[in-house]
Amino acid sequence: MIPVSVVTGFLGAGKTTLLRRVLSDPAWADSAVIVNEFGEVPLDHELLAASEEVLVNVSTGCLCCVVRTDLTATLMDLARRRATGELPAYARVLVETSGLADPAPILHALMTDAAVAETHRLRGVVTLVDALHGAGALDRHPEARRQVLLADRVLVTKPDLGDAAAVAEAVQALHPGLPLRAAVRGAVEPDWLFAPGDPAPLPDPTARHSAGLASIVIEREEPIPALALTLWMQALAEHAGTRLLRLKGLVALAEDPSRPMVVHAIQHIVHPPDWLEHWPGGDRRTRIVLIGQGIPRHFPARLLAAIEAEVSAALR
Ligand SMILES: Nc1nc2c(ncn2[C@@H]2O[C@H](COP(=O)(O)OP(=O)(O)OP(=O)(O)O)[C@@H](O)[C@H]2O)c(=O)[nH]1
Repeated sequence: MIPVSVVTGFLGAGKTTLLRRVLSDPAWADSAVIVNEFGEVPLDHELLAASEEVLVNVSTGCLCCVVRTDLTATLMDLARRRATGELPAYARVLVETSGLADPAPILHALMTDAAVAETHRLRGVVTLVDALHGAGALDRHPEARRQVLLADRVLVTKPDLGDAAAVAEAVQALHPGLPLRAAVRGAVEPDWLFAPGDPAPLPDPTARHSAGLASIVIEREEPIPALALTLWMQALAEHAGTRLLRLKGLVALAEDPSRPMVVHAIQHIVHPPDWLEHWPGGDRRTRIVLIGQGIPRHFPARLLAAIEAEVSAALR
């Protein structure tokens, strides 16, 4: 039986950061990871793949909507290739859900699909709640509440940025007695995170997204000047406010297009950028995904074009 753990948490809660950390631990490097993202351009698997020689499989589209075929088919395909020796004998599967996923249909599929149930065992659900935005997400988004209700364990992330104790209290109010820890950038023992849990059977496998959410993708060949990128992210975050649920991307900067800059924003907070050593998968285009509520589809790209024009005029 192959153990499967589900890692969930609202948009930008720190799931990829946690998984990168877990996979960098030699005792956990033999994990197969299935990443799911809401958006047309998968970025998380690029970030994970760039950091580690791990097995990453992506199901695009929202896992909770297509889960019965997608997740179960992916799990079984991996298991078949593991059995034939085509893949290394990974010790477990970690499933990173989309930030907007209601975990119920995912767990339901894992527990009810006959082939999966014969070969896999659900270990538990780890839910990440962000100390900075978590309380707001729990207030506003039913998906975030479901993620806590269905959790076996909660990890409060970003305690360096927000009030971890207040978020822990909000979580406990929703789901009393839930084991909970706080950690910066996933610095927590994987043994605690992925200890066996006991997920209750789930009566309601139907998932619903909050209305009006859309993902907007920006893809570009031309590198972007650092100044234009900074001004654009600030303008977007300030203008869109809480309507900008998430922005993340790999960016080719005009100043150094040889390696990608990783950008993140969650609502109006723009995280400090990070760099990857090299472009994952050979694709050197800038790819940015935004998930917004009621942000006009063309607005982000037009704003970027306008700011770039201003910047290049100013530098001329
Ligand atoms: N300061 C601080 N930043 C963090 C911490 N954990 C994650 N981050 C940052 O938060 C941003 C989002 O982290 P991710 O790991 O991409 O979050 P995610 O949950 O995978 O995001 P989605 O896949 O979009 O839902 C990145 O800029 C991280 O570097 C933390 O504990 N402290």
